[in-house]
Amino acid sequence: MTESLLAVRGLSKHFVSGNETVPVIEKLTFTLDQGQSLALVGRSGSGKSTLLNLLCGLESPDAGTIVMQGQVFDAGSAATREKAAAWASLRRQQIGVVFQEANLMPALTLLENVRFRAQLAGRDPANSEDWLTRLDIGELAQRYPDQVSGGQRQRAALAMVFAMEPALILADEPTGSLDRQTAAEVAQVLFDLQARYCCGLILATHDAELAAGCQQLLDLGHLSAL
Ligand SMILES: Nc1ncnc2c1ncn2[C@@H]1O[C@H](COP(=O)(O)OP(=O)(O)OP(=O)(O)O)[C@@H](O)[C@H]1O
Repeated sequence: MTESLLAVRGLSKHFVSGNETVPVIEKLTFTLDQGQSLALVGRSGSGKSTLLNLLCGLESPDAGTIVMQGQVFDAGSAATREKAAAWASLRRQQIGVVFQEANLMPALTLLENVRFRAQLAGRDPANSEDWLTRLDIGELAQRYPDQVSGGQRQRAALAMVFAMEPALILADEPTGSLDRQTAAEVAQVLFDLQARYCCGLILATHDAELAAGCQQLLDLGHLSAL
């Protein structure tokens, strides 16, 4: 039986811009089962990045709840030291984040970047080199991020995420900075590994082909909820 990994209930978030209140996410409800993938789509400004930021605790909701592995994150969580610390710990250990531009530390080699992320999540860093090999960049382990291509950096970012053995991966336009062929290759690796290691995946994208690789679709442009 599949278990629910993530449950989002009645989630709302607005921003204030000058005198204007801009509602971005309104009463959003959905669940994601373990091992499932969900594409977040919708026009520019529909709230895809905002939702990812809420899910990893970088933004606080105005209302509603996010529940993952028994931890509840809601409007009051950021203000409560204990709850904020619990969510930060969950994020560090269980939520891997991939952005459009690989967020590697420039002063560390690719291998050191992967090791660092694994250690931060409390995992054994001994497998870090294997992860680079699985991502097809094993021979670049000793290079620094500025000594490899954008596609290779993105593969290293994926190696970092998988080395932390996350329960959930949040990806914001993970192939958006890559040429078409490299984007397709990186997307294939992401989907293959996500399926093999049974992590949840929430992927924000404007790319219909990439979205089609996910099992579910959530269109924030239509404010629909699954
Ligand atoms: N910190 C902030 N302060 C004020 N407004 C914000 C803030 N962050 C986002 N917004 C606004 O919230 C709305 C949603 O932004 P968001 O970045 O989530 O959209 P998106 O769907 O990811 O867009 P894109 O596809 O262009 O990346 C936009 O109108 C944006 O201007």
